Amino acid sequence: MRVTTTVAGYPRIGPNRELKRAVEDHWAGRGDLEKTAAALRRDTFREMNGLDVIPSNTFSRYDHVLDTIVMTGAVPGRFRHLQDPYFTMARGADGIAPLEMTKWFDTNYHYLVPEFTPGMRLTLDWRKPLAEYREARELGLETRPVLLGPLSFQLLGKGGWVLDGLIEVYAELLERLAAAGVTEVQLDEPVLAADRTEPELAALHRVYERLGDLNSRPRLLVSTYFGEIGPALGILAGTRVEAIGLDFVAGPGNLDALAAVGGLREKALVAGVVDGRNVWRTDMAKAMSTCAVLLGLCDRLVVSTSCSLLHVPLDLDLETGLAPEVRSRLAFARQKVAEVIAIGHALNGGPVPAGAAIAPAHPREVSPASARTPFEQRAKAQLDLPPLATTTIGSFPQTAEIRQARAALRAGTLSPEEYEARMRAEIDRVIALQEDIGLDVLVHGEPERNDMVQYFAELLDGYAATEHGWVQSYGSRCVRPPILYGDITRPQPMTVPWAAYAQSRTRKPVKGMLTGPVTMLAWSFVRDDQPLAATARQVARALREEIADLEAAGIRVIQVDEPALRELLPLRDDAKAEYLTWAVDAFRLATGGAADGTQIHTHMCYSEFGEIIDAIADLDADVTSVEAARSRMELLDELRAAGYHRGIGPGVWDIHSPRVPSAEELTTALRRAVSSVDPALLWVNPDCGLKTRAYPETEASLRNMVTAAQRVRAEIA
Ligand SMILES: CN1c2c(nc(N)[nH]c2=O)NC[C@@H]1CNc1ccc(C(=O)N[C@@H](CCC(=O)N[C@@H](CCC(=O)N[C@@H](CCC(=O)O)C(=O)O)C(=O)O)C(=O)O)cc1
Ligand SMILES: N[C@@H](CCS)C(=O)O
Ligand SMILES: [Zn+2]
Repeated sequence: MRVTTTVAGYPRIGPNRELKRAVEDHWAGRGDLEKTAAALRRDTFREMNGLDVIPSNTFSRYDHVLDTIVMTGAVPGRFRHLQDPYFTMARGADGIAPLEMTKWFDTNYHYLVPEFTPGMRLTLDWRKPLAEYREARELGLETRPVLLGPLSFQLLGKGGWVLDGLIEVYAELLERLAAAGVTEVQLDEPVLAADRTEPELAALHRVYERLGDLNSRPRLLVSTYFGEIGPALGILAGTRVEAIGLDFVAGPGNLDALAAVGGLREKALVAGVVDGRNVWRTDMAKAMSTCAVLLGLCDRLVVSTSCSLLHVPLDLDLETGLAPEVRSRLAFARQKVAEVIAIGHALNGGPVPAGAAIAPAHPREVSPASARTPFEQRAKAQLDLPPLATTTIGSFPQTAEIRQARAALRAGTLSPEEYEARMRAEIDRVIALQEDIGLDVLVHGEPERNDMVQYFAELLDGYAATEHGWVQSYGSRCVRPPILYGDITRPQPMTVPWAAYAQSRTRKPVKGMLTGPVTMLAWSFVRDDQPLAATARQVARALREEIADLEAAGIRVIQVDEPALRELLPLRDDAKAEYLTWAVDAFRLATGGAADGTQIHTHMCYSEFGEIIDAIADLDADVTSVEAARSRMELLDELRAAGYHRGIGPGVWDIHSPRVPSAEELTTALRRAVSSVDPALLWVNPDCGLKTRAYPETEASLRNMVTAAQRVRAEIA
């Protein structure tokens, strides 16, 4: 059998974030977005040349789930009067709320949540997949359009069951694509890597029976990733789809599952053996031996990536500053395409590719820590604050001046002294503003941080940072996940000078600001030669040292952010408890050394808290601030039911929108909160940091927030 090669998807943003700039220019009424987008797609097709089958329709102006909303006509009513609702669905407009945004499985990519209504009218708009297929064909390349599968699209949305309508839209699409010459289509069904109910599995069967039975259609590849396929394998194997994609990196058990169904006969197996989620070079010996086993379990083998390469940076060759011993262990998207091709050649009789430089494994164990004294006791030693104490989550707007100063520092045109002076001036401004507004617990505003994870990674040993390793986080926003490659240690304090400076400028308490161990891992590329739990403990130990230094510098309130606590929750139920145990342990190791008198805050956003509510209680923080502006205040009751009776700050203002909430609506929200939380334990804060906001709406909203807190304080006095 001749083995062939492909990848599941590719980055869209371009080597220098061309897409970000073009999209943001387009919003500002400048430039030619379509021209930039077409150039990026052309480059992408060319870069994948060498693979036997190249995917198309992997590009998106904002988000592939949003593209699917347009493609199926599932545009909610409030956008339907718009001529081109695409970016309004993503960002909202005056009086029109945007679609909700949430995490794409356990990644740091965010998608827009489809809103379905029962009986919703769905109509096919097939322009995008067709145009991208034709674009590639003009370059002489025959491609496989990639689509989000109907079941995943349905299950990722909210509001209603429209699957039967969706199936018919996809059926029409497949027929039209076939008529346009498309020979194969990839339908992504990542929801199959999570536990699925019997009715959902029955729906899977219905979808692929119907699509498989179409008279005139391309070959169908149903692709799963981010874990093990479970019982869906038997179902898909029984349909007429021609190929099944399995992830052998995040789902090693897929090998046994495949053997258990007797292998795939008369279907192709698209085997994800090159990690699409992490940046390590592939262990070629391991990949080759996996493929050798797979060759005995299928009639046609296609070597591929475990998932789309959307989640890794584009090109390692752009990096000039990485230490050779780190760099030699890495592969980004371009390099991963080459790895897939090399494995394919080797399986077809070519030379066996050189193995990855294996990481030296020397796990450095860190002992667990003892618990703090009980909350009721330690709270007496903590700051005396008014009921409904007001604060913010940490960052203030990252202005163009701040970003430009940092860019100038990097370029060497601004001295470190001048940079520090500018950041201090910014802290002065932010402290003075907070005093003027009348907030109770102040922050320094985080101006010196390029990102809440990267900033710490750059100061810890064992971490490497990239210069150009951008990965899309949502829409036009990108991050450069740092690379955690070795043992983590803290050579020197990371935040103390900034926090101490801020505290020196005010008599009000200044809250120190750290990023927690789970979030440090979730938003980084992490070594895979030891359990995540062991790596988390190393990060926690470094944070514990930082907390001790902050205390010594006179900081009495310290926030340890864990917005990604929910994100690393395993997709399958049977692995969740073990994860939550080590995640909570790591947080407690980080914070457990704090003195009784130090008030430990934590903050979480981007979370559906349901499954982690007990874990939030177990963190044993003195104050927990959560995103609640959109999910109303139900969370307060849920937390109390989980035994949480410490400080709580339900975010009262949704910072993801520039809209200024009025003092009246904030007052109403706080009245509701005091009806279920002891006012002494209730904190008043926005639902996340303000770094993506601008000053006018920040200041107006904070003033309204403080006014509302004062009103409700007076009412309960
Ligand atoms: C809270 N969120 C975060 C996640 N992951 C993280 N690692 N960090 C997070 O904060 N995941 C969940 C959410 C996702 N949300 C966001 C929100 C905002 C951004 C964002 O704004 N990203 C910025 C880049 C941030 C950064 O790295 N800044 C650097 C470099 C700035 C820059 O581009 N400089 C220019 C020159 C200056 C200029 O002209 O402006 C340049 O280098 O060319 C810094 O401040 O130094 C973005 O622009 O996308 C991401 C995720
Ligand atoms: N302290 C951070 C938390 C974001 S989740 C901030 O305020 O931006
Ligand atoms: Zn947040």
